[in-house]
Amino acid sequence: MDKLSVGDKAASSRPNRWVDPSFTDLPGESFSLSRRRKVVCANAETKRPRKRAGEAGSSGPHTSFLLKESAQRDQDEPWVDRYSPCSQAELAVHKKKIEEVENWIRVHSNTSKGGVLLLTGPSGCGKTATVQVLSLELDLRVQEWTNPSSQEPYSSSQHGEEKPLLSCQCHCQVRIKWRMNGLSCSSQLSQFSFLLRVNKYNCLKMVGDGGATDRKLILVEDFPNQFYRQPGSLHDILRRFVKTSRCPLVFIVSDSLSGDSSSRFLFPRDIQEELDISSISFNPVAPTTMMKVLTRISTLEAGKSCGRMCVTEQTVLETLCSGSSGDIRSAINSLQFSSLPDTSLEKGLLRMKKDIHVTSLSKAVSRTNQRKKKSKLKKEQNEEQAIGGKDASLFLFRALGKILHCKRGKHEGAEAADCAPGPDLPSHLSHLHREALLVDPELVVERSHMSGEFFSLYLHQNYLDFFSEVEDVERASEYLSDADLLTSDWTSRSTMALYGSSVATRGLLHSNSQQVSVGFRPLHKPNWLLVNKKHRENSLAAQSLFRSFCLTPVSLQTELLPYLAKLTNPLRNQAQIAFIQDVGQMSLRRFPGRLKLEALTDKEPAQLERDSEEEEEGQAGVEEGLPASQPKPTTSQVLLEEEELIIEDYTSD
Ligand SMILES: Nc1ncnc2c1ncn2[C@@H]1O[C@H](COP(=O)(O)OP(=O)(O)OP(=O)(O)O)[C@@H](O)[C@H]1O
Repeated sequence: MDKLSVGDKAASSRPNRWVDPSFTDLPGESFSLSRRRKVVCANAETKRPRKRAGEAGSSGPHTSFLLKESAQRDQDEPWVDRYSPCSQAELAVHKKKIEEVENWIRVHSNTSKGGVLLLTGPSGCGKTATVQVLSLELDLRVQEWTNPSSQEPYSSSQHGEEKPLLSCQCHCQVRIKWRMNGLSCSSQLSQFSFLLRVNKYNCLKMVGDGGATDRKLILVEDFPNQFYRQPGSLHDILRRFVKTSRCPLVFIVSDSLSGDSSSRFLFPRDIQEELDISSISFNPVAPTTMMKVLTRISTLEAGKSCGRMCVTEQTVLETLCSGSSGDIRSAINSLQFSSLPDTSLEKGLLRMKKDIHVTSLSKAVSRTNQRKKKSKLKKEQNEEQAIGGKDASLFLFRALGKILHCKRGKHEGAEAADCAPGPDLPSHLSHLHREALLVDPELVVERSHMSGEFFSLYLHQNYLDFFSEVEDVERASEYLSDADLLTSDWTSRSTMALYGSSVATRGLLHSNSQQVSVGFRPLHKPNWLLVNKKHRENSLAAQSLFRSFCLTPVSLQTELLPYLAKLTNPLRNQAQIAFIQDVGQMSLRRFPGRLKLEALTDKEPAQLERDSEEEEEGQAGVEEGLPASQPKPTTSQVLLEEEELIIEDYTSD
């Protein structure tokens, strides 16, 4: 069979598969007209009254079957797709952000020279939806890269045999042929260099395209794995792209709260500057906007269900909203699940609704009872969030702010455990009375994705700016010391770490007796990290420069080098002399003030912890190969162990 003619047939049946891309030398699945553009169009259709099924029903023989099938499809359709926004007004994104993106796209699609835009922000905050909607409104064709699955090409090249051509799936034949022509062996990376070919061709005009535009926008959300190993290969492609580009290129990189910040890794600041990459950062969807979207969807669905489903209660919507941490996709999905009949989730929700009801009825009951009910409600809500909610991680900056700003007051969710009620405290302890905490310190530490010890280190570095009374500072520093002491013994460290971080966070919160608003304060990374890094570098250098002494790095730096620094004899080489001058003597002149501190940015994840853990491991390796869990010898131990310090070994030229 003539494969080209097969391809033609395929084109007529599935035009988007292979005709729309400007370059036909790529597998259809890697580079496609954006899925979501199709969803937007489908959505537009669903918004029109769905008459067809009904009309067909009156004439066709399989009426009831078709009706059932379409009803089932309707029911199964994810609400995020059904209610995907079609216009700017429908987007749950801040107007200013939409404007920023729109301006950028306008500028870069109207010039012959394209440009590169990087969109960052938490997952599900509407970055992709914004690009889709704006492209639709600005009449741009979105061409989106999706990673080809590695399995298919791999299996075909592995077996080394041509798969039989399937006559019923014409478009597959074309793809198989491509693979046999050698593309099967090409890596995701080489396929990704489509970026460089995309400028060469215009889109083919198809019948039924409705005069679709030639202007296009390239969207990349999926990155070939290779780029995470070698970001340099992405940068090389981009360097070549910006030289020849004719259309705008948009990268979408979602922030990860668990520590790996892909955007900083894939697009470091120097590359952004070199290639003139614009960057726009999205925020999580605001709760009020989210509530509007959820209410609208719930009302529409209730209307469509002809009484089978009722509008979800406001309190339940609020819970879903707060549990989604600004992720609209997660919130809408949770709403859909919660509306499913006969699910355990619904039972959970019903139970919660009942509890909320009970709580609202019990408002007239005594104050103590009320407090109990409130804490019960909070517990229930937390349970609920555990079912439908999103992992509510916090960026380190925000987590630290929650402790340092020390918010207290009367609030439904305020934690009662921390503060004894004022009247119950005897008069001599009245100064220890505090309003209820608005945060749960242990939960904050947990959600920071950082160990308690490191979290305390950050608190230690930054707490001074948030205190106004010196007595408070004294008490806070005592608590920090106590926390340190709790984790000083390595045998019990893993158990005591939680207690240590509780003492540090609660101690700081309680010590800060003057609850004054300090406004914005920049936060800094702990000095300890720099010092630790320097210490590690010095240890490695000392070991390699003075290898012949066979001493541990600690003894080298604290005993031998200070001694050698006192000797006037010329040393063997310049590197040794320079190192001894640097490490072997303490200079008061060299460090007149505090070391320059590194600022902590608002979206910085707990990345540094990993760095320093690696450093610690490295350090442990340096120190006599002890594993990190083992206690390291102190200077005095080393002195005891190595009484015979043989300086005589040293000979000068
Ligand atoms: N009013 C709305 N505004 C934005 N998105 C909406 C709205 N209503 C429904 N949605 C749906 O919510 C989802 C938002 O996800 P989107 O892909 O835009 O997020 P994202 O920020 O790109 O995150 P990710 O990188 O995880 O995909 C889309 O599926 C969109 O159709």
